[in-house]
Amino acid sequence: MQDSSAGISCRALTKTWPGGVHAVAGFDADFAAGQTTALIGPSGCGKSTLLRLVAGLDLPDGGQVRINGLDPAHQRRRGAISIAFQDPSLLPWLSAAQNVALAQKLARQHADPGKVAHLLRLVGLEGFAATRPAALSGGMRQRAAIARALVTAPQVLLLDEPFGAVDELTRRQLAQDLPPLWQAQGTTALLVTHSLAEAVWLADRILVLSPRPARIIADIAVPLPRPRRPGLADSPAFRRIEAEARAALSAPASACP
Ligand SMILES: Nc1ncnc2c1ncn2[C@@H]1O[C@H](COP(=O)(O)OP(=O)(O)OP(=O)(O)O)[C@@H](O)[C@H]1O
Repeated sequence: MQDSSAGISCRALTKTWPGGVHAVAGFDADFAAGQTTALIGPSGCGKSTLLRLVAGLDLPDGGQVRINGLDPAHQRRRGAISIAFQDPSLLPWLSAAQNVALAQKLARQHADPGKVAHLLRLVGLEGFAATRPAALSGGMRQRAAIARALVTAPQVLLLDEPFGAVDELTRRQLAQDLPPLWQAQGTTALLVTHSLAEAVWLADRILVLSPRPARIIADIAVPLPRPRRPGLADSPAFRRIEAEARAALSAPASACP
């Protein structure tokens, strides 16, 4: 496990893709250590771009990201950041278990087959540890990628629509089982989702983003008890937060600063 959790700061972040697409312009936000934040916003508004900048996978044209005061690419290289994107990039010649175990090796952690097996069990891949990615379904590959992201107990966890290809029942199970794991280890998590209910369920805070370029149009606290219990999603408090996020999301783009 990493020694501590890490806060994230984004200052005046700007990213214009080739072709002149302004994905992010002057984005400012701080993410407290150990908190889980959901980013929601219209398709193409720049959410994935933001995650890639926070991960240090792409460089901003202006502004900066700091993770515990340090450069994100440096933090990623030392294994402090884990990422699970929509399109899981598993190594095709390794089994599911070997893909997960490789993350520990790359983060220079001791091999821990018990932890690998535990995570595969948690994501419902117990019987598929020896299976290679080509023989897994899309949803199974996504779950293997989530296990791989969690196995190093990262300081920062970036999830881009992590349950996108996962069936509804499994999705609920994962949403129940996984957050307590990363929250217990103090991980700072940023996740992109298109589901408002999922955002409220998973997060401590929801940032609603404007159409491109991504700007914050609502910053909503989610002060619901943890661990989330079945039935919570039917509670008035849950519904109120979901309605607040929906209203912000459907506000006319002209309301954006
Ligand atoms: N590598 C790239 N090269 C050029 N343009 C890009 C690149 N990545 C993203 N874009 C553009 O930047 C804009 C924002 O894309 P991004 O993927 O960040 O949005 P998003 O909010 O995550 O979308 P979605 O919710 O549909 O996944 C889009 O117009 C997209 O076409």
